[in-house]
Amino acid sequence: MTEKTRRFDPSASSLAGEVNPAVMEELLSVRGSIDNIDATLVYLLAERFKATQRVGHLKAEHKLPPADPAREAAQISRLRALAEEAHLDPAFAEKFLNFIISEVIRHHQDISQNHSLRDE
Ligand SMILES: C=C(O[C@@H]1C=C(C(=O)O)C=C[C@H]1O)C(=O)O
Repeated sequence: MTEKTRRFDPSASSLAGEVNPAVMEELLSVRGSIDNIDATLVYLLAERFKATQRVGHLKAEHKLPPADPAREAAQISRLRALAEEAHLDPAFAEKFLNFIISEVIRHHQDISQNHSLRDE
């Protein structure tokens, strides 16, 4: 744990002192789960980007294009179905995946450019 994460105050709230203490207790308890989920999301995203960076280097080495639209279409269709099963809004799941993929493609373009500059 770093100094910054150690300094996180899980009870920080604009509602402090304005809410019934029992309600505040329940709110903080649920927020504890939200904090754990958010931490997990960060770790999951870090692992996903580690994997996509490897794909980016592989594509650059073999002169493959940064984006793979057919792969993306298959992923989006699968994720939408998974979201429906999980009672998550499929439109939100699609938007979220597209947001991540567009960042990955930007990384792949950078990797490809650096790779070509290196070979010049
Ligand atoms: C990671 C890849 O590159 C791009 C990013 C994708 C992703 O983040 O899942 C999927 C397809 C590609 O447009 C890949 O081709 O596998």
